[in-house]
Order: sequence, then structure tokens, then C-alpha cells
Amino acid sequence: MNNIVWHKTSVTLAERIGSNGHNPCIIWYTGLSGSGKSTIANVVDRKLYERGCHSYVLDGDNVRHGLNKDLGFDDVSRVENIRRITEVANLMTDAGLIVGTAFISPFMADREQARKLAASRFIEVYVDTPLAVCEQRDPKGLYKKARAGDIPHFTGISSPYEPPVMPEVHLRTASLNVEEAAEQVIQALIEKDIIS
Ligand SMILES: Nc1ncnc2c1ncn2[C@@H]1O[C@H](COP(=O)(O)OS(=O)(=O)O)[C@@H](OP(=O)(O)O)[C@H]1O
Ligand SMILES: Nc1ncnc2c1ncn2[C@@H]1O[C@H](COP(=O)(O)OP(=O)(O)O)[C@@H](O)[C@H]1O
Repeated sequence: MNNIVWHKTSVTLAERIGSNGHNPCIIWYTGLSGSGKSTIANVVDRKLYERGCHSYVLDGDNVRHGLNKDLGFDDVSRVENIRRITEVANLMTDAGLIVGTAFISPFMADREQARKLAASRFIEVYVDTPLAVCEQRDPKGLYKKARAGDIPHFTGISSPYEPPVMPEVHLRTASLNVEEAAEQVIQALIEKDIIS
């Protein structure tokens, strides 16, 4: 990049890891609207907080109120949405945090790019809930509106979702309750030596 030079930080990541007592990582939740991403991410976040970990959840609905409020739901906007989230999540891991990202993130290529940037600090969690179950839950009434033709490009109905092939954690929420699902994520963090 022309005329831009990376500035070294005075506090190193190793120092932050030392004072936090855990490693940073991105817990990348992906799944259909209503699959349970936000619910599970927040239960995991609470468990991490209670263990004294430094963590935060970036949530699709919340981020689209601010940083990404200029973006819609056509393919190009979704790619840009995930690109920005990837960058923000990486800054947050550089600050030593365990970051949960709860975005539909429908395209495999975008998730793979996030994985590449985060290197070993990336845990993909597929919140695998069949469309019929999401539609039955319909916590925000969006599927009803999408079926009525009131929301264009709705994921699973008029916009694609590419499921992960080899996620680190695969949560089939139709046969797992929220607590069991969150506990599987915590176990994965322990196995990967993020927390002890
Ligand atoms: N067209 C369309 N398709 C899907 N979702 C829609 C749409 N319009 C609005 N919403 C609401 O926006 C939330 C998804 O935003 P994301 O940033 O996670 O989407 S994406 O990753 O860019 O695909 C999503 O939130 P979740 O239900 O939490 O997934 C919806 O509440
Ligand atoms: N096993 C489960 N895992 C996650 N959510 C579940 C489960 N069973 C029922 N739910 C409900 O499904 C809804 C999921 O909504 P939400 O977490 O907002 O999904 P998303 O963030 O993927 O759109 C919530 O109302 C939640 O209580």
C-alpha cells in the first residue's frame, strides 16, 4: 500500500494474553436467520464472562444499526458486510479478546477469507437449523414477511445459503437445547487451548 507504514504497538499481544489469562480467537457463528446464532453466542459470552474471560459478541442486527447501516442484503452488500466484520473481529482479537460473530455470513468464500486472516485463531460454528424449523420459530416475523414477498433477497427463500463443509463445531439445534449447544462451543475453546 502506497505511503502507509504499519505502526508497531507498544503493548504486545503476548503481554495482553499474559494479563488476560487466555488466548484471543474469533468464534464465527453462521446459519440461517432464526437458527440460533445470537442466542447461543450470548450464552457462550455469559459463560466466558463468568470465567473471567475478555469477550464480546458482534451481532448482525446490531452492527447493521451503526457501522454497516449503509449496507443492504444484495450479494455485494453481504460480501462487504462480512469483509468489514472480518477486519473488526481481527482488530478485536489483536486487542486480546474472544470475539463471537453472529452473522448469517451465507457465502463460503467470505468465511474462508475470514479464516485465512485469523489463521489459527478461528473457530467456525455452524448453527445448523433446518429452514422449516427457523420458519416455524420466526422470532422476528421476517419469514412471514419474506413469504409474502415483502422482503427481497431473504436468505433461504430468495437468497442462497452455502453451508460450511468442515466447521470446527457443528450444532444441530433441532436436537440440542441452547445450554447443550453453548457447552459444545466452550468445550471446543478448551480443546483448542483458547481457554483452560
Ligand atoms: N433479506 C434478508 N435476509 C436475511 N436477513 C435479513 C434480511 N433482511 C433483514 N434481515 C435481518 O438482518 C439480519 C441478518 O444480517 P447479517 O448481517 O447477519 O446478514 S449477512 O451475513 O450479511 O447475510 C437477520 O438477523 P438474524 O435473524 O439474527 O440472522 C435479519 O433479522
Ligand atoms: N436449540 C436452540 N438453539 C438456539 N436457539 C433456539 C433453540 N431452540 C429454540 N431456539 C430459539 O430460536 C430463536 C433463535 O433466534 P436467534 O438467536 O435470534 O437466531 P439468529 O441470531 O440465528 O437469527 C430464539 O428465539 C431461541 O430461543
